[in-house]
Amino acid sequence: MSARRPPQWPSSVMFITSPRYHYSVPASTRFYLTNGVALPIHPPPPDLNFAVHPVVRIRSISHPAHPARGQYGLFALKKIQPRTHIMDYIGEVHCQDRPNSNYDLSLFRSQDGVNVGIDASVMGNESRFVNDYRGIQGKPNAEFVEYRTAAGELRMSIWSTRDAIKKGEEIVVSYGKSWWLNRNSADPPPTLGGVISPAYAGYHGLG
Ligand SMILES: C[S@@+](CC[C@H](N)C(=O)[O-])C[C@H]1O[C@@H](n2cnc3c(N)ncnc32)[C@H](O)[C@@H]1O
Repeated sequence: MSARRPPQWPSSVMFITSPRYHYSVPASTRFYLTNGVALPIHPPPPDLNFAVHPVVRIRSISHPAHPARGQYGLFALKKIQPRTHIMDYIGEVHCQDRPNSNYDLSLFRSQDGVNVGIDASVMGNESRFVNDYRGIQGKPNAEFVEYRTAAGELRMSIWSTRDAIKKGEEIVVSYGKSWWLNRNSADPPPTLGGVISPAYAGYHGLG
């Protein structure tokens, strides 16, 4: 079998389907995160032969009124039922400050102050392309949900909300106001109130 990457996957980013643990994660934290399950250490072996996700696609965004135009987003290839587990947010699990990453999500904060993040800037899956709803839709149609896999590994997943996601619709979550307020990036923050540009309202990226 030949190696398969999702369509539009950037060549500079490693495509992975399970988390990689950075050396900055202390052994005790890692034990908590994995429930004692033995997992690969960083740097990981190359991953080959992945299946392309059956329900989501990465699309480039060209609509002039989209706040992330010129970038990519995650879109529903087919209708997604309400309250459905779409995929896990996969990346490098770490305990560092990474204020310059646009792909770093908080996974866990321990009582003794250890912050664990999932950073998909250099490795990840399609979920790294999920945009924040602000300026795109009136509310998120998906949300982050923490859970443990059957093997006991703590993960962050993306679920549809109580409404179905239409075929062709962009899948958008809320990063949270603090994500936008704490960023060092030069990117302009979207309207934190979630106002959609009238020029973009009603547009669905695959149309
Ligand atoms: C996790 S990435 C999402 C995928 C990104 N659009 C891409 O093509 O790689 C987060 C970045 O996407 C952009 N972004 C996400 N949601 C946005 C929004 N509602 N308005 C403007 N930019 C957004 C910002 O540049 C942000 O730093």
